[in-house]
This record gives sequence, C-alpha cells and structure tokens, in this order.
Amino acid sequence: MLKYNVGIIGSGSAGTSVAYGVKAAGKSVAIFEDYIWGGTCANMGCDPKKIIVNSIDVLRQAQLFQNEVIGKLALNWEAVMAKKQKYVDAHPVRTLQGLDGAEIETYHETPRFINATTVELADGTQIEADTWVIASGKRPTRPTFLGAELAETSEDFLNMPSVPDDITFIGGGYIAVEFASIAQYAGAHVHLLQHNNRILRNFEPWLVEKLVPELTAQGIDFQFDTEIVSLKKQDGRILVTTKTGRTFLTDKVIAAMGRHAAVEGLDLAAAGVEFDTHGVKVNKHLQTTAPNIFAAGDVAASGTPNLTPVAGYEARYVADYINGVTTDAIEYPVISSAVYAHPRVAQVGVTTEEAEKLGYDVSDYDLKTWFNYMRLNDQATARVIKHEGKIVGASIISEQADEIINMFVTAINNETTAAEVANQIMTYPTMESDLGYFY
Ligand SMILES: Cc1cc2nc3c(=O)[nH]c(=O)nc-3n(C[C@H](O)[C@H](O)[C@H](O)COP(=O)(O)OP(=O)(O)OC[C@H]3O[C@@H](n4cnc5c(N)ncnc54)[C@H](O)[C@@H]3O)c2cc1C
Ligand SMILES: NC(=O)c1ccc[n+]([C@@H]2O[C@H](COP(=O)([O-])OP(=O)(O)OC[C@H]3O[C@@H](n4cnc5c(N)ncnc54)[C@H](O)[C@@H]3O)[C@@H](O)[C@H]2O)c1
Repeated sequence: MLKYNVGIIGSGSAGTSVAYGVKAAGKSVAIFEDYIWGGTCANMGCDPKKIIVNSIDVLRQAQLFQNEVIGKLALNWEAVMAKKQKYVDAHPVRTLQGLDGAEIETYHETPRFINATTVELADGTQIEADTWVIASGKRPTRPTFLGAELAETSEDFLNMPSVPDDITFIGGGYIAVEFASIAQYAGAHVHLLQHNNRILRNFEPWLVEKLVPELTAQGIDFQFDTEIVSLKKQDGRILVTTKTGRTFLTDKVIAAMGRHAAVEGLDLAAAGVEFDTHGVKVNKHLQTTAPNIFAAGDVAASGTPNLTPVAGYEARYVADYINGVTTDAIEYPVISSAVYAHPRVAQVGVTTEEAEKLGYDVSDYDLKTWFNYMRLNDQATARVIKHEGKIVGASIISEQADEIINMFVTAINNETTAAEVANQIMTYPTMESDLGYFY
C-alpha cells in the first residue's frame, strides 16, 4: 500500500498552502484534485472575475469622467475573455509544476475514505496517510424548481463567449451582485431576483441601502421577495415564471444561490467525519470529528466567511499544527471583504449593530467633498467605528472601497493611534494619506 505522512484533498488556496507548509517540514505529501488544478479562486472565482471587473472599471471611469473626457468607449468582450483565458489556462499548469517541483505527489481523482487513515482510488489502489486534510472547497448550489437545468452557474458566466441581451441572476449574494454589475456595464439588460427582501446579508445595511438605488439607477432590475417556480425554453429564449405568476423572457439565467461543501464521493462517514449544511464540522484546531483529519478553507464549517485569504490563513494554521509548531486554538484577525460592483462596498471589523450594543463611537464621513475623492468624481461615503482612540471597524462605499478598506485592516490589527498615523509620511495626494482624518 502507498503511504504518506499527509494526504490532502483539494488543490485550491487551502490545499496547496497546507501541502507546501507540511512539505517544507520534511513530510511526505500526496494531494488529490478531481477537477481543475489550483481550485476555485484562480480558475473560476476571484481572479478571472477581477480581470473582467477591471475592464468594466475603465467604462465606469469614463462614465464618471464624462464631463472631462469626451468620446464613447466600447467593451470588446471577446478580448476581455481572451485576456482572462490566457491567465486561467496557465494556472493549472503552474500549479502542477509547483507541486511536482516540491516533490508533492499529485493524484487527479476523488479519493474515497474506507477508514480514517486510508482512501481507495477508482482502480482499487489504497493509499494510507497518518494525517488527512479535507480542503475540497464548495460548489454551486443548484436550484430544484421545474426547468432548473436551464440555469447556469458562475463558472458558465465567466466563460460566456458573448454578452446576452438580457440576463437574470437568481440570488442576491456576492456573486449575483458582482456579476449583475459586470453584465450591466457590458451592455445586457439585467434582472436580479432575490427570494427575500435583503441582498448582501453579510454587509452593513447602510451600505446595501446606498448600493441598491445606485445599481437600480444604472439599469439593474432588482426584484425582491421573488421566487422562481419554473424556467422553460420558448422561442430560443427562457421563460421565467415567478411564484406570484409573473412571467418574463430572458436569454440567460445564472443561479447564484450560495455554495455547498464539496464532500460528495469522499464517503466521510467511513472516516468518522461529520458534516452538515455549513460544511465539515471542525473544532478550534480545525480538527474534524476524526482526530487525524483536519478541514480548512471553504469546506470547513469554521464560522468564518468563505474567502481566499481566510482559506490561506486556515491552511497555514493547519500546516503549523501538523508540524507541531503550534498547539494553540486558531485565532483569526479581523476579516475584511469587498463586493466588486460599481461602486464597490467593503467592510471590516466591528459593525454598526455591534458598536451600538458596545457603546462605541460611530462616525460617518461624506467623502465626495474630500480632495482625494472629489478629483476622482467618487461619490464615496464611509463609516468608521472607534473605541478608546483606536479604529475598530470600518465600512465604505466607493469606487476604490476594495483598496481603501485594507488601510483600515492594518490600522485595526496594529491598534494604530492617531499619533502613530501622524508620525508617518505617506505619499500625497493618495487615499492612504487621509487615514489621519478618520480619527
Ligand atoms: C465566482 C466567485 C468569485 C469569488 N471571488 C472572490 C473574491 O473576490 N475574493 C475572495 O476572497 N474570495 C472570492 N471567492 C471565494 C474563493 O474563491 C474561495 O473562498 C476560495 O477559493 C476557497 O479556497 P479553498 O481552497 O477552500 O477551496 P477551492 O479553491 O474551491 O479548492 C477546492 C478544490 O478541491 C477540489 N475538490 C472538490 N472535491 C474534491 C474531491 N472529492 N476530490 C478531489 N478534489 C476535490 C475542487 O475541484 C477544488 O479545486 C469567489 C468564489 C467564487 C465562486
Ligand atoms: N468578493 C468576494 O469576496 C466574493 C465574490 C464572490 C463569491 N464569494 C464567496 O463565494 C460565496 C458564494 O457566493 P454566492 O453569491 O453564491 O453566495 P452568498 O451566500 O453570498 O449568497 C447567496 C444568495 O442566494 C440567496 N438564496 C439562497 N437560497 C435561495 C433560494 N432558494 N432561492 C433564491 N435565492 C436564494 C441568498 O439569500 C443570498 O442572497 C460567498 O458567500 C463568498 O464567500 C466572495
């Protein structure tokens, strides 16, 4: 039987990071991937999306500067896709080369647990490892209504050869909002159907209350409290029927109703690993219900948001734990996140609701009058939460929110004071040089 110190399932941000971490400590390592080497973020998530978003940003900038810059720009979707594809095609190759170069054994298939230490491959080969790490991520949740097979996924959207005239998103999370913004600027008529009355449920309500009217004014048709009962092909288009009996025709439907843990085919029960709708159950050491099996990244029900930097952080912790570098429980720094719409929204740390309970100071800033936002025609607004002279939370709606939020991440983690900010000489005029004004 083949034997390794560590077996890792999944080659995304979490799996590869654990693999390099334990290999560096001299362990023998095998990694299994049943789809595309390198995982979601680089192949069908953050990176290809951000390449497309950045082309849309140029159109957005032209719109914001329409008084100063004259002439109409047009998006060449095919060229944007070609640029995205060049990056995406290279990624699995780079991932495999990296793993091979580090002498990490690679298997392109789903391993099936037969007990807590041994898996079996499709050809009957058995592989044993002292320690396993489940880093298999999440996969899109498919709808179950009549005609659901006509609904495509975020991956299909990122591979669209052309922009449809009319597109419908089911769901109001990160993916639906970001892709609706892309599609709208790319020239489609966009519908976003949310089954309740709140999109971006993990974001500050004040941000969402500003974003929705902005995106509506751009042309996105938000339909709240709307559930789909069926999709049906009609005259080369798709007929959408909602629970209220309303019907409309669209050209493409993208289901973005969340993602579920990718545990199919692993037979986790045979290994004594429990999971539920949130993912694989883990304790404060990211250990599953089988003590020699860990879970990290999206698949782990660790109570953290499913984001790439979180997957990397958990993976580094698991590698350290396996290597004996730490026995402490995992502790997370503040976790920032952004929605790459136009404008962006981003937040980190203590929320308004928490601040009100804790009696912390909540300050709002109308940034459009500040020089660094005025020069960019950016109608930005920020909220900063402070306690004992330090920033503990921030949320922002701005064309640059994804970048600006990171200066708050650093200020919160370092517990930076106003005096410490004043002692830094930053380049001017830049957004970061305004940090002192938020104290
Ligand atoms: C459209 C989209 C956009 C996103 N944008 C952002 C963003 O802007 N910023 C951000 O921080 N996060 C973003 N995310 C989330 C981010 O992609 C994930 O949080 C991150 O990829 C999680 O990494 P992971 O290693 O846990 O899982 P993954 O990257 O999903 O890796 C898991 C790997 O395991 C493989 N696998 C699954 N089952 C098996 C099996 N049985 N056997 C072998 N292999 C298996 C999968 O094929 C996959 O390659 C986005 C996600 C999506 C879908
Ligand atoms: N910018 C980023 O960091 C980024 C971007 C994209 C994705 N992601 C990650 O990927 C994950 C998946 O994204 P997502 O947008 O699919 O999920 P999500 O969890 O963000 O949103 C799911 C949406 O679908 C809705 N929904 C749930 N069940 C439904 C149903 N039965 N019918 C209709 N709508 C339903 C929810 O109310 C919610 O609005 C995110 O949670 C996030 O962690 C991050």
